Amino acid sequence: MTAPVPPRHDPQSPWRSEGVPGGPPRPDGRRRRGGCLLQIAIFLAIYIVSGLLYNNMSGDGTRSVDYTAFTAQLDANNVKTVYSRGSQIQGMLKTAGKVPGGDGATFVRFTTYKPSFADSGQLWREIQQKKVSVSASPVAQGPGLGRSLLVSLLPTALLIGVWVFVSRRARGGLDGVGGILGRKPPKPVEAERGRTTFADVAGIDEVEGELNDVVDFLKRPDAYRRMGAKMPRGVLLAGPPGTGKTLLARAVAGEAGVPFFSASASEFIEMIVGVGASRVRELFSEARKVAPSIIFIDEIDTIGRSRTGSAVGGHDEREQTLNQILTEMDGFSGSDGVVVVAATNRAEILDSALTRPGRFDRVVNVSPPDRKGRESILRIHTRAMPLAPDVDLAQVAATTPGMTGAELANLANEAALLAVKRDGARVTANDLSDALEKVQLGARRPLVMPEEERRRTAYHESGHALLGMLQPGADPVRKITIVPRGRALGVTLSTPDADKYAYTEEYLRGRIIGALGGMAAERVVYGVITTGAENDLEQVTGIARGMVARWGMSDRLGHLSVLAAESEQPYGMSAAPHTLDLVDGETRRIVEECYAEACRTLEEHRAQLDDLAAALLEQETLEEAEIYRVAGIATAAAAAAAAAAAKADMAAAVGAARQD
Ligand SMILES: Nc1ncnc2c1ncn2[C@@H]1O[C@H](COP(=O)(O)OP(=O)(O)OP(=O)(O)O)[C@@H](O)[C@H]1O
Ligand SMILES: [Zn+2]
Repeated sequence: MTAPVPPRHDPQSPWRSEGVPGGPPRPDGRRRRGGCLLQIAIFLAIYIVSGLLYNNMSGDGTRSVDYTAFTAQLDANNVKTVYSRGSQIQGMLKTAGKVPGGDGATFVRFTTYKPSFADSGQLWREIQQKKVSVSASPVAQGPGLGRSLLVSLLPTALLIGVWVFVSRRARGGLDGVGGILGRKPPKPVEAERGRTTFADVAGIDEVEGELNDVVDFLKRPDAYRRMGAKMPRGVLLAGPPGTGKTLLARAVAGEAGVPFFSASASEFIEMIVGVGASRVRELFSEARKVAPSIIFIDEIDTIGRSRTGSAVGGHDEREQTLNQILTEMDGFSGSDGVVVVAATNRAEILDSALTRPGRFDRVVNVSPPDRKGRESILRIHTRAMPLAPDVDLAQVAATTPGMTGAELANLANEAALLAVKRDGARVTANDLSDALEKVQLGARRPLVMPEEERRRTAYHESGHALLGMLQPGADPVRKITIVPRGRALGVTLSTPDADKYAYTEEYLRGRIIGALGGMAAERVVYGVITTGAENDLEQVTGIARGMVARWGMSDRLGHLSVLAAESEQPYGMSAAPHTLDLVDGETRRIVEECYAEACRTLEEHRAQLDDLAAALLEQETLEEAEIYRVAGIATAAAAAAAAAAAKADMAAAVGAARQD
């Protein structure tokens, strides 16, 4: 594929319905931000103009004056007519009078209120005495009641007008006259040409696997309906930017051959309150019309972040939009055949309302690719390029750890551009390495981890894994990776075979030793430790404190529960400083013992540690079977099988012996 990496968010229309005629695509998001500023500017202008208008009209019309200003004019015999209703007094002067303290401003028509403590009788006598005519109808004829009503309603009317105008534009898209005159319902991306399929996605096979049943459901929703099976309504794709979440969603639609609707959540909340929700309603209703179909909502965290967190701006709108999405999803009968796929870079900040069953209850993690994955992504993105024979994509993949699919696509494209610039016939290895240099220079963060750091990470993770495998009764190690994800440079994953509800002291110690394994490995191999173990230590401290203060696993403290489970706050009664000192001391003792044990074990098994680290450096990600094979340790399952086999052999031998 030679096409440049498409902008992350096709800004063509709020619905990003590629293939639908519209205005020229914006090169970036600037115009929309500009549009937003424009809206604000229009609002301000209207406020100012209508304010001026209002003041002007009442300036040469009726002015509201103090009661004392009125009586002063009356005393000066300058009042021509008055009209009164309730405590309100309107009137007209004979000649323009000065507004007290009004910087020389004058008035003819006025309105004022008679304070309740003023003497009506006296006022009436004076009016009669000065021969002021008392009108039976309002005297402030200038603007008149109708006109003043108009004036006071004008700003509101204008605001409503602008609101309607802007919201029409918002719904209709920002693409020219069509968008202004009428709204354009969301349209799906055209189904026929250039469909994206799983063949366009590489390096994230597990994720494809997890999405397969969604594809199947979309292909034949009737079969599911007949069986009364409920399908997930929402799938949440969580992972760092550029890992192919959008691509995946599109591929699911492509595989299933269903219409694909796409919107970015941030587009909803740039609108005025209420518009986001109505656009959500509209989007879902269009998608239902052509169901089965997929709605893709990018950046769901912009509206779906936890509501307890502090919110800055657009709060109401966000809430309303989010609620509307949730309502629409709740409204699905399950056989509607609309699957909502949402993407986020930050799943951890999402409101739990979103991940509740029946909503985005399926969370699929999308991680940056490992070496093999990078190679196949490069293969996809160089598919359409004439490659010189000296190009070794496997080697390029090996030198680009940490790069995401989007970055690799960009790399391939840069190489092709360089080849064109030098009028080459093919893309060469040189083009690729020049492109890599260019891409890295332009990147805000180093895309490639220094080799030394990778090595250290490989040892750190191997330390976790090896100790995990060596602890009797510990959870099996499932996966180790040194592909950075989030803030972690590497990850070691162990999960139990079955849910555990109670833990033995031995198991907990094993967990602590495993968690200290990263630090211990750095100590054993390098003699120093780095800051990379912060999370590990948090975990370790938590477990050790729990053992001492909650689960009665320290002899010195005895079978006391000193800490309340959730808060880690001492129970009132046991809060004696002496007791807390004891808790700290015992926690420290357990951790130090475990750390010593971790270091000792790793020194003893140094060869296995080296083997694991080397395999990790080479492959970046190791799966369970591979891990145990490299370390030369039987998996728990294999060990059980071997034991069973040995027993059978023994029985057979015994049997054979008997026969003899
Ligand atoms: N796994 C992959 N296989 C092939 N191409 C990929 C892969 N991941 C990313 N790409 C390329 O990178 C481009 C951008 O990826 P995409 O927009 O899907 O990432 P994203 O995870 O949705 O990013 P964001 O979180 O910024 O929206 C894709 O169009 C594709 O060309
Ligand atoms: Zn660690």
